[in-house]
Amino acid sequence: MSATPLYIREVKVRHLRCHDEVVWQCESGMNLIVGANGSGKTTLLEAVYLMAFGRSFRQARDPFLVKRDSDRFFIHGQWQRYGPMNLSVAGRKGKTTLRLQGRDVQRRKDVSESFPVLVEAPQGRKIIDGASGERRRWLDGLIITCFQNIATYYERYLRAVMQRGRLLRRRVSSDELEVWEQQIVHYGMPIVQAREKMITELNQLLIEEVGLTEHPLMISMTMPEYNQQNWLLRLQEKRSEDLRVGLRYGPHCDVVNIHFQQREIRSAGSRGQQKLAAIAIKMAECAIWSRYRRLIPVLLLDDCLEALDRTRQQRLFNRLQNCPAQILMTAPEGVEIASDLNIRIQLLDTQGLCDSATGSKVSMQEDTTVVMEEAA
Ligand SMILES: Nc1ncnc2c1ncn2[C@@H]1O[C@H](COP(=O)(O)OP(=O)(O)OP(=O)(O)O)[C@@H](O)[C@H]1O
Repeated sequence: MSATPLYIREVKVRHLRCHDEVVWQCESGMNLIVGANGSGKTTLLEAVYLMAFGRSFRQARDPFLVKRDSDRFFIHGQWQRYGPMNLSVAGRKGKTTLRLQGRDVQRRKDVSESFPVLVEAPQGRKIIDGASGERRRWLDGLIITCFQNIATYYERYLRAVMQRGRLLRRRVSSDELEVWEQQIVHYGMPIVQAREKMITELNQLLIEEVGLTEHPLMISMTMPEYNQQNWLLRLQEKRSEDLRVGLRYGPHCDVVNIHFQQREIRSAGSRGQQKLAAIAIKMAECAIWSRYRRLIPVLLLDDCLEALDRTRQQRLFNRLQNCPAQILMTAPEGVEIASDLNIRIQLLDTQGLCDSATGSKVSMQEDTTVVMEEAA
């Protein structure tokens, strides 16, 4: 069974950051917004992300989303997911409310899993330049999305780790501790196995991205060789050490690295290499979503040409052209885009968006405001 591409037909934004009212109509393939610094390009990608996650990718609780001197913002999107779907977001004072098909969303996870959106943005590139815990969280997010039961195992594993810590402090009997130590191993083992499987698959996909990155990227996990018996033994033998310093052994401590030419890309990669690596990882992630969830996510690439020379810009566009996902991206004014590329380019200025090919503008209809406010 082939995967279905998710895409957005239209985004309407009102009172979000610098925007008064903007309507953005998108194609199912590549879409590029070009504009001056500070014109609000990233904000439009942020609007798409807000619909899927209810929060920004720049900062989890952003107090500046509402336009200065306004009291709330609205976003309304027409999506295509098997059939047409409407998603809207209203926000005020750091709080957001999501609505799907006009109904309040109770569990945000349901929306982010049904409307997958992957973002690569200079403000939020934690996979490459963040701490190890960021990469671990990213990897675990992916295994939770793809493999059944992992979320439950994760929850139970962490509960067992905490409970053992509490009991160690209360100096309870060895038997009591052993119950929780067995649980740690029981729930920890499938997490380790799922991570190993996911890393193998991601690395195979990253080899296919070598045309983009020049040298293959490699994701690796620095961890002990887990084995049920040794793990349990280790937990039993190191109780007093764990009581002093906490449990520093297990999937919650393992380190995820991304290597490029045998070195860690976060310290050894150039800015351009890091940019391409981050996009290649999004491509691999996209393929994993198609494989396991049969849905092709929408890709948001902010400042997509950042730090890339002309050859690499061309290489990136050639790669994106062959990607089955809808791609929404931004670039600053002055970029030159080859005319043979099948890409919808829209220029953003204080008057809103204007199609670069036809020069036509799209403005918000009177009734839209009402619909958006009602949706919110
Ligand atoms: N709450 C707010 N009210 C009004 N304006 C805001 C608010 N928050 C941010 N801004 C302004 O909105 C704009 C947001 O810009 P955004 O980051 O979307 O621009 P951009 O076109 O992506 O810029 P760049 O090319 O520099 O990355 C900036 O000019 C910023 O100063």
